[in-house]
Amino acid sequence: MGKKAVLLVNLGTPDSPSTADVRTYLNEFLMDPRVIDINPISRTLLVRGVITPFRAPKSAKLYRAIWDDKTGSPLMHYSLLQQKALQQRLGDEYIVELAMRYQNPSIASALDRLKAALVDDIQVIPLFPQYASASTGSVYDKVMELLSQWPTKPNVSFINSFHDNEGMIATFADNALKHNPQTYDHVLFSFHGLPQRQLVKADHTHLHCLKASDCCQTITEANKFCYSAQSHQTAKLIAEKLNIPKEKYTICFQSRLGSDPWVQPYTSEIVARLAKEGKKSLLVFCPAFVADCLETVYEVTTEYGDEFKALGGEKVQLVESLNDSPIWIDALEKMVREN
Ligand SMILES: C=CC1=C(C)c2cc3[nH]c(cc4nc(cc5[nH]c(cc1n2)c(C)c5CCC(=O)O)C(CCC(=O)O)=C4C)c(C)c3C=C
Ligand SMILES: [Fe+2]
Ligand SMILES: [Fe+2]
Repeated sequence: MGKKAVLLVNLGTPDSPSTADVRTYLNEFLMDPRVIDINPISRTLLVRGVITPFRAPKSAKLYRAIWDDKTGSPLMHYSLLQQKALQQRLGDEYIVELAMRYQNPSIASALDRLKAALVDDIQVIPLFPQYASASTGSVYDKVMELLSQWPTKPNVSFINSFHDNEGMIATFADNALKHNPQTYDHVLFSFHGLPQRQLVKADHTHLHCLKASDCCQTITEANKFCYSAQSHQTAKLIAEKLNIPKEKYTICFQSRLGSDPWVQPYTSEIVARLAKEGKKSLLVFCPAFVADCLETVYEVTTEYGDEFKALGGEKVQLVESLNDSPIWIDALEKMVREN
């Protein structure tokens, strides 16, 4: 019998925090038509002519602030730990490969290794709990594009989303317990943002998304692939698990890019509002990320932390991501064995 494989795919990170490597990373990432979903000429002008030249030196500075001398980028460090831990759990029955959608290790190199190992079954797990065309959808595209060149196709399956996965919810709840969640004035569930037009595209009925202010409160046939609706569901499940009452938490979206409207409310505005209301301490979950990364370590702890304190707040505490928590590795193992 041939071997089975699991291909874990996260977003990717620059090879180093140098401006040149950050530029290469941003160009590959933002030229993806699923990320900047506008016509190709406008995308090239916008990304190569405006966003990357201005953003690369600024982002490189941020990456330098989070880069560890020994382990490099946190996203890469925790992704490698996840791969290693899952491989140990699954044993010889499976080969577990790690790839990044952008930069290295590339999906192409991981698939080459699986081809050489003569695998006949590949489970692809895009490491994004909530489905978005710009993340999960893009991983599907890349894997299928590369597999289209294989003379013989293996069995291939994809995990579309795991926004309500019991083990994922339990890991975030467990990580929060270390910080005594009940002692904070307010709790934020801050998800990575997405342009609003990408949410609307995921509504096959064209009747639901953003037509009412509460369109994301429950998952229906119309919004089952909606990143925002899935994010609301994840947050509700974590809050329920920790008995955090509705009035004590807010769901919000960070990391906006450009001037188009993104999914709201924006985390920066909520942080400012809570400080003005006199809240002193915030506990922040970032449940769109399976591994701590620039967006959690820097954006939440440093940027929102500084913003909150400048307006009178005292403490912003990040709940660490899933990283290599044994409960999360249990959940990944279960996902693979039950798929
Ligand atoms: C959670 C899944 C993600 C979605 C959906 C997503 C969409 C998305 N992102 C950008 C622009 C940027 N994102 C950046 C960093 C970044 N994004 C994700 C995940 C999702 N992005 C992660 C895990 C990271 C961190 C990577 C790391 O190395 O730690 C960046 C780069 C950093 C910076 O310059 O600020 C940009 C740019 C867009 C435009 C988008 C959807 C349209
Ligand atoms: Fe992003
Ligand atoms: Fe919605």
